[in-house]
Amino acid sequence: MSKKKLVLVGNGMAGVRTIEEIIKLAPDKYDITIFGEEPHPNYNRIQLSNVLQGKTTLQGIIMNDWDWYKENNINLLTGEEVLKIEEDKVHSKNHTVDFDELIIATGSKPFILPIPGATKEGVIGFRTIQDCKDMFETSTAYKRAVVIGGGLLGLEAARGLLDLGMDVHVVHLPSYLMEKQLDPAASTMLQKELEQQGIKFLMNKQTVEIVGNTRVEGLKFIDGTSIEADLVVMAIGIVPNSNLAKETGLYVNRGIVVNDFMETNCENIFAVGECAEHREVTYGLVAPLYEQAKVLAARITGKPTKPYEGSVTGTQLKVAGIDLFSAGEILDDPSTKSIKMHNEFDGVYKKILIRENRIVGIVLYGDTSDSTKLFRMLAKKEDISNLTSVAILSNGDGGTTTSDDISTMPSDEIVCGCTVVTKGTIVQAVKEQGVTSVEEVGGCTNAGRSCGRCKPLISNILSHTLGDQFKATSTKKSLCGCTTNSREEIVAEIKEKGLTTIKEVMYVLGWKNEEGCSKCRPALNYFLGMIFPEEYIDDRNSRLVNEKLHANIQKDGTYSVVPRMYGGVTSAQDLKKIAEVAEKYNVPLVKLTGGQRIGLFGVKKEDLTSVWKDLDMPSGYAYGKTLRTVKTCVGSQHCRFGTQDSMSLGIELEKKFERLDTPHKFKMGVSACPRNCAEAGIKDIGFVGIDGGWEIYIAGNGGTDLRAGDLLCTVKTKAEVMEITGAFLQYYRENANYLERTSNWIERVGLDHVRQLLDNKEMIQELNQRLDTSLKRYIEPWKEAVENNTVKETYYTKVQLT
Ligand SMILES: Cc1cc2nc3c(=O)[nH]c(=O)nc-3n(C[C@H](O)[C@H](O)[C@H](O)COP(=O)(O)OP(=O)(O)OC[C@H]3O[C@@H](n4cnc5c(N)ncnc54)[C@H](O)[C@@H]3O)c2cc1C
Ligand SMILES: NC(=O)c1ccc[n+]([C@@H]2O[C@H](COP(=O)([O-])OP(=O)(O)OC[C@H]3O[C@@H](n4cnc5c(N)ncnc54)[C@H](O)[C@@H]3O)[C@@H](O)[C@H]2O)c1
Ligand code: SF4
Ligand code: FES
Repeated sequence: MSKKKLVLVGNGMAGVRTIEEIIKLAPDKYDITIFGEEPHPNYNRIQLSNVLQGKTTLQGIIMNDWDWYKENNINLLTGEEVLKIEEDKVHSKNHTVDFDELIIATGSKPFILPIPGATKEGVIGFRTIQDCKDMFETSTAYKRAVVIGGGLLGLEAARGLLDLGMDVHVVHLPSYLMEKQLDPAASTMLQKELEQQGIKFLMNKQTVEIVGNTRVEGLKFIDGTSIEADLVVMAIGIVPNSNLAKETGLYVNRGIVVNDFMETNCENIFAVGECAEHREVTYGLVAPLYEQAKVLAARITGKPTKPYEGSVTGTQLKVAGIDLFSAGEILDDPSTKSIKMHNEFDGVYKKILIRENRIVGIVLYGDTSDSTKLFRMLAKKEDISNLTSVAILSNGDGGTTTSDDISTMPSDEIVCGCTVVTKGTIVQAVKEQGVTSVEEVGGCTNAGRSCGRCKPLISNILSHTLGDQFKATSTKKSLCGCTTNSREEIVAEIKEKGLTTIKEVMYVLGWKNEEGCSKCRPALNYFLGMIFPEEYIDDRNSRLVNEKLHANIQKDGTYSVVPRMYGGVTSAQDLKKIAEVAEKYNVPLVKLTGGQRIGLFGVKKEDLTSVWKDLDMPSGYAYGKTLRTVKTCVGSQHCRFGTQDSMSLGIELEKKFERLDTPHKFKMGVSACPRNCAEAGIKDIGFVGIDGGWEIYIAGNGGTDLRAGDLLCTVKTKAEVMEITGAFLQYYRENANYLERTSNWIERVGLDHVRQLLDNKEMIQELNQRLDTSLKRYIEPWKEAVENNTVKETYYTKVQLT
């Protein structure tokens, strides 16, 4: 039987994906011809932003190379725009091809403002490899770039142009960026970060004319202002490419109208991708287009398929140093309730919109580690009435997916949003096709081959499924968007090359953003201090804001002051001092904290140094990534059950290890008997007195990542407790990711590994020696602020919180 003739118009992402699916389902059914207007094989359009930002090359974004077409006997006609479709033929300038079935997948065009001057040289869209090449070329001869449109495309283009060395302005019509994806709070954080990276913004600006002779020289705005420009990139949305279909007599509204099986009103013509309009919606992201491709392939090959019923989409911005995710509804309304978390200092904002116990909108900025889980809840309309807000939102600690998360993840949960691949499909590929790396998973299932956001999660699934067989090499996690280097690589380079300052690390390791971002600067400052404790001078301005000020800012802009109370023990004298200070400075709230101390809440910034002076007590570091408190029970001195002296051990521990920088906050607890009144089992390290010694528990957590500590070992003496604590602290300092709590870290490195290591006397000694050297570098910060006028001036008089 002779094969049927299938023609595809549009050699882009949706069309070629449909052909791939058709070949999988019915390899011999068709003679296939593909017309492509562009002169390239199918490439990953999504990655054009990464090409512009120097993260990959044009060659690296080809998805189906020339050989693929040959191997599949596809007649590929590139550089050929289809100009006309007749009943059973398509015509381009040089070719006419017959068809039995025709797929139109012509994508979209950039929307170009219909204003005077819009056709001048130097005015372009951002859609194709050619646009990318134009931007590269322009940047070698010109300096001033203006991007019109502060949406996803405009901001990715702006960042790319900045990377090409241009001076970049973004002109945006509404009052805040990405208004379709973000609410004002998240948008403000985004704008601030992009401004720090060097992009300038002109908001509320409507362009009315592009001026210049043959080439663009500037823009004029409706308010009478103007700006000079050598290059203008229009990124103000897209228009479905449906003219050809319209001329053919197909039913076209905004896009080519299709039913749930991607059929047009003409029996043997189908449409898929951005050019298609399904249930009055046209899409501009790849995930729904791939869903459409699957349904169409099944329909054409006569295989059973569910109808395509539309898609819920989620987006993120591909800009170095920015972590955001958005899906569903964005703005609150009277029918929604929301859970919000806004931590301006760590640059994290999360908003979950809920209607009738179901998530209907997600906006995450600064920490998107929960995006997959939340997106699943949204897409599946899961009833969340049984969940607490804590369970819905994690704590913004940079959240890693643990082995437990993977094992409880449902098999049908979508892992790769771009390609709609589930956990079940990946596990199946591992088990049935023997894949062992993220790249191989991509080859087999396509997961991870578009934006790449899902690669860490794929890596975790592989690691969970394969254990030691997993080839983790291709999935290293970069420290932040400013660099492709992982934490391990950076630490190794600092040691090997003897890099001594943050600037030097960024320069030598080729940071994409020379100022760094709010993620990498504090991390680098920490690494350098940890590696070179004797030489490195702390860069206070690179610290997270609360640490920079040695005080925790409160909701209303005032501060809290929490003095140290070693082991939770105080005295009448200290209590008197605290009472006097509270009265003198009209402190509105005096409260016992969860860590057995007294906090003064609501202190004005200008009073901070005087309050510290009058208190004359050490800082309790209630704001720091360091040892917070050592909680103790009263123990054998007073309690009839006590077998050990918990208070004196707690005081000794706190006195020895206070002020030490750690990857994240670190808490200790000491109970004098297994009744465990000091909750030692949910501390980073906890001690429980038993007859003749102490049990040592590690990696407990009483916060959002609730976790019971693991028994590390049992020791006999206080000296051994101090030694093991020092070794554990130093090993955690040297090996955990920055902002990784011990509870997450131990899940990652494994309890057995740490147990084995701390069973080695020599190792314990070496770790303690390095720790002791580090401990020498710290001074009492409140005392310094009181005594050093420069510090006082810089941080407590003039400083602006930005
Ligand atoms: C810079 C950039 C970044 C993006 N980032 C993301 C992202 O992070 N995530 C995401 O999900 N989506 C992203 N997108 C959108 C995504 O790339 C598109 O949704 C997707 O490419 C659309 O696929 P398509 O096949 O419908 O259209 P296209 O990929 O545009 O393919 C259509 C093809 O048809 C050709 N064609 C048109 N008319 C004719 C004709 N008459 N004859 C012959 N050929 C013709 C065109 O030349 C084109 O090659 C991004 C887009 C851009 C431009
Ligand atoms: N990371 C991603 O997922 C990604 C990246 C790039 C592109 N894309 C897709 O590509 C398509 C095009 O993206 P886009 O950003 O151009 O479209 P968009 O419609 O998402 O955003 C356009 C932006 O331009 C603004 N705007 C409109 N008219 C303006 C004017 N006259 N002056 C100034 N600003 C104006 C709008 O307010 C809007 O914020 C979209 O479908 C998008 O989803 C996605
Ligand atoms: S832990 Fe034991 S010793 Fe300590 S207070 Fe409680 S019961 Fe008493
Ligand atoms: S989520 Fe984009 S490639 Fe997987």
